[in-house]
Amino acid sequence: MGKSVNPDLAKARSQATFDPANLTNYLYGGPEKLRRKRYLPAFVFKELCTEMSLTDLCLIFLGLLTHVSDYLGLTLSIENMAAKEYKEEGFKSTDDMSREEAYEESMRRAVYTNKRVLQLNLQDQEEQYYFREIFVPGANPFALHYVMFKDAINTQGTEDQIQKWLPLAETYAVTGTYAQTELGHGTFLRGLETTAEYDVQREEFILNTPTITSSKFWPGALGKTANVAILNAKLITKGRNCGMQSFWVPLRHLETHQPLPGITVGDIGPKFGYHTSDNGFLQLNRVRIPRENMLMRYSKVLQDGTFVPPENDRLVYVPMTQFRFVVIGRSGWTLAKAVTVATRYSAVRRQSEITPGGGEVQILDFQTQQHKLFTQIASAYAMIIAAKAAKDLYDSAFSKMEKGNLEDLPMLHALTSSMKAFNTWEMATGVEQCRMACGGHGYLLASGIPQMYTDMVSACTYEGENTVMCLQAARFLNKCQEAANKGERLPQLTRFLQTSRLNISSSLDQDVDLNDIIAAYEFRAATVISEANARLNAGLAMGKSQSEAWNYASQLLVKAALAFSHWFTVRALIENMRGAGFDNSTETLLLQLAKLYALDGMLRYSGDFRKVG
Ligand SMILES: CCCCCCCCCC/C=C\CCC/C=C/C(=O)SCCNC(=O)CCNC(=O)[C@H](O)C(C)(C)COP(=O)(O)OP(=O)(O)OC[C@H]1O[C@@H](n2cnc3c(N)ncnc32)[C@H](O)[C@@H]1OP(=O)(O)O
Ligand SMILES: Cc1cc2nc3c(=O)[nH]c(=O)nc-3n(C[C@H](O)[C@H](O)[C@H](O)COP(=O)(O)OP(=O)(O)OC[C@H]3O[C@@H](n4cnc5c(N)ncnc54)[C@H](O)[C@@H]3O)c2cc1C
Repeated sequence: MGKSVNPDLAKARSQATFDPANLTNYLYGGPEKLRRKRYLPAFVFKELCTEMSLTDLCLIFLGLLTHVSDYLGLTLSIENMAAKEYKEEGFKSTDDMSREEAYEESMRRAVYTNKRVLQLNLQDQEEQYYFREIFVPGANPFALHYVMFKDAINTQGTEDQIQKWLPLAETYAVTGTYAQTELGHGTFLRGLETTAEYDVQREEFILNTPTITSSKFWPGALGKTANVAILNAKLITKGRNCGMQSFWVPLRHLETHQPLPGITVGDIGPKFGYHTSDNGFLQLNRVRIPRENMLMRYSKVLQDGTFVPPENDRLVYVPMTQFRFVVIGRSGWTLAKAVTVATRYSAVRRQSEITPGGGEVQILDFQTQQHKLFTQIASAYAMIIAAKAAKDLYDSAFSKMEKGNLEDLPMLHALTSSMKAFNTWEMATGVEQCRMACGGHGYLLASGIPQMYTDMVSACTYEGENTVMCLQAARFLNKCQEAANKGERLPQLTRFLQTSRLNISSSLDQDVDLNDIIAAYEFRAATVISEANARLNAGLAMGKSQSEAWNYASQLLVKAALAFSHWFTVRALIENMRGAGFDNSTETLLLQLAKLYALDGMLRYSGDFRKVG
């Protein structure tokens, strides 16, 4: 039975000047991926929330026959599906639950989806994400397990360690977390206090959190869910501090789930959001693990305690860089969800008159409402498309790194750091704008937008606090500026520092040329980066030390990183919209959207653009 669509919404949709299917296919990577994305959740949702009649089963089976190559296993698994436990209970909203109840409900659903993902043999990460997102809409207690725990094994473990540990993670024989942050330190990794002292007699590491500030604090799943951690600690061997290394540390008994000897672990308490994620604390009281439990892909400790350093001590940071890409990509989709809710609402909400006596209008007819929403639609597209462009750069650099060529690592770190900060800040601002655009109903949890905000705004903090990430990117940009000042060759991504000129052909009474828009953003980024570099050098000229001069210039350095990200985003959006092979009507619309995004950005940062002429 088809759902009846609100006539205002149906009318708005009927006025589209383009075929939405073209866009949807583009965003999801093509019709096949889109079909899978739509099919999987819908199919399992159906198995979950309605009594499965014999007719249903036959229809599903017949429907599946057209895709028998993909779904035969799925069909046959219907009988033994794990959904039975849901038919009685169905879905319960967690909005009215206590934190404990909400965690348990999310855990119930997450365990269910874990089983189904294995039963359906869903290998594709994206498909797993779609599947889980439908059933565990808030923070998933297994989030760290799915992402950073497995990524750390894959990127920091030796082949033997991967062979040994990854199957345990894939089959949920263990449930993991990524424990790095401590009560006393989250940003300054060189300040981490947890130690891993090598005992050469017993060929073991002794893990210890010697002070209250060294307690691991914040890691997701640490509170209740995880029974193993990839834990980062200061390696001490032969009396020498060898820096932060990663270790496989059992936390809880695999049968009883009780903390193991020497382990004190628990939940850190209520948070601003992410209520169904059990972020926890961990104290280690001289806990022993075998030498083989250090992840030794890049650095090693030999039996006699000799430390073999990595070719590059930054490789231990790779799991964070990888996860920053996840955050960069999901930021755009989070904003896309919020602005979809707000735009649909604005099509059906009638409030106030434009023409006295003309009757209440759809609030989407107010220009102010269009400005609030269309700029956010444009921003969502910009972030999603820029994330794809950044990922392409990442994939080519990562494949070189896997062959030992690390030349792109600094650029990769700068790109992920600045884009993670830029996208999450833009997402946070945009989601809040969408919430407010819905008036009182946007303040209802039932709108879905408040939880999007309170959950996802944490991405401005975790995985590298945004200001700190901008400063990290600024290190790279400043080095490039110094090289540009000396006429040296620059990495491809920053060559604009040497070439950017402001030769804008557009005049105000013309329709702005897209190449001029890219040139304006490029010139603005080059100018802000150069200004930050000049302020740093002015600090040095005043007799400040390098670190004092860095602090003296840091506000401009943050701006430089954000201007760089903004340029990268505008360029990616325009170049991808022009080159995506859309039909004329769709391309015209998308380029209009790109202009809206870019011109809105110029208005929001008009100080920068006025200053550079
Ligand atoms: C809205 C979208 C979100 C959706 C998400 C969808 C998935 C949802 C499921 C999951 C949900 C939630 C899970 C949350 C999980 C969170 C996990 C965490 O938070 S893990 C902990 C993260 N912690 C950090 O990121 C710490 C940040 N701090 C650092 O990285 C460092 O301390 C740093 C870089 C700030 C400082 O480093 P250091 O003090 O050592 O010194 P320098 O600054 O001098 O740096 C030295 C040198 O190293 C280079 N460097 C640093 N980092 C890296 C790196 N990662 N890669 C490469 N190179 C690196 C740096 O550039 C310096 O080099 P130089 O040549 O001298 O410039
Ligand atoms: C929801 C959530 C989930 C998390 N999950 C995990 C997890 O699973 N595993 C894990 O290990 N960690 C996790 N974290 C911890 C997270 O990584 C840290 O909170 C983050 O790295 C920031 O560190 P901090 O909290 O110590 O803040 P701080 O670094 O103390 O930042 C506080 C302020 O100091 C400023 N500041 C700090 N250093 C500098 C600097 N060098 N220059 C200028 N300003 C500076 C910052 O900009 C910020 O304004 C999580 C955090 C949250 C909120």
